[in-house]
Amino acid sequence: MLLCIDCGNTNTVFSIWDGEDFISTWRMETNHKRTADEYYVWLSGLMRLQGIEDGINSVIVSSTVPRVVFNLRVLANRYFNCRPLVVGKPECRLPVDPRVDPGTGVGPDRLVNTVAGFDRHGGDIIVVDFGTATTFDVVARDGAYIGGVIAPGVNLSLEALHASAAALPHVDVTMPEKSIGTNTVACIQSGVFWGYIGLVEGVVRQIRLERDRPMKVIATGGLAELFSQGFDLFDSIEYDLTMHGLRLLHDFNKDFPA
Ligand SMILES: Nc1ncnc2c1ncn2[C@@H]1O[C@H](COP(=O)(O)OP(=O)(O)O)[C@@H](O)[C@H]1O
Ligand SMILES: CC(C)(COP(=O)(O)O)[C@@H](O)C(=O)NCCC(=O)O
Ligand SMILES: [K+]
Repeated sequence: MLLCIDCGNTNTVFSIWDGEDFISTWRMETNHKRTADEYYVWLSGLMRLQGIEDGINSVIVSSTVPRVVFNLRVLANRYFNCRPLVVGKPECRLPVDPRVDPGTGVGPDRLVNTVAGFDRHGGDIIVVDFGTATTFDVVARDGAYIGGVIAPGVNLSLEALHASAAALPHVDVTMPEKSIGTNTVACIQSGVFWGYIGLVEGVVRQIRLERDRPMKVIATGGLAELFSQGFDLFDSIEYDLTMHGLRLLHDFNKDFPA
């Protein structure tokens, strides 16, 4: 069985696959100080609950936080007796090389989203991932990642307002009833919600103009749902996109010698 690990700046998601069959997924807060032993205590308890005692013999990792990779490597070596495949490292091949400026270190999560989006929808798509940052990944007709957009994430924007403006409280993101807020909380919610709707619409419009062709928009990340209610922003929402991409990349790399 395969263990896929997607480490974002906020959360780390684990999922287990038996061939092409999805078995289970679990999520923990990202913390670069967590040791391999701590990961395993947590993971083995959840695996046991799921009736998985052993059988993991491959691990693939995508991490936007470089510092956690060391302990995830130790986890794979010590407890699953394998060398993990790490997205973004030379030993992890991609079906098509990214076409970006030389020396650019593309976020591995974005490369994985690109692979998954291309597998499900073909090329000429934009993948929007609502994570710590909101990323737009543009996929060319041949499946290559050709660049995109990085914007501050929704919760990050809310936290920044609270952190930098003495009189602004912490507010949770939600769709406000009206655009004109009549109290501070409603004003902040409106700014972030409608601001984000405008951001997504504007960025997608601009990318389509630049590419001069129709492009489907695929959304992923926990907050995708919030921005889809009643709006025509996305052609599809796929919460499992990154995990699907990790499994595909693992299978793709099986065909190459280590
Ligand atoms: N369903 C949801 N509702 C509200 N907030 C969410 C939901 N899912 C994720 N979040 C929040 O969105 C932000 C990004 O989460 P996540 O997608 O896990 O980011 P990353 O991949 O960067 O670690 C976090 O602040 C998280 O708490
Ligand atoms: C843009 C990101 C911070 C998004 O990370 P996330 O929100 O998933 O934690 C990450 O993909 C990253 O660090 N990228 C490196 C620069 C780039 O992709 O061009
Ligand atoms: K992510």
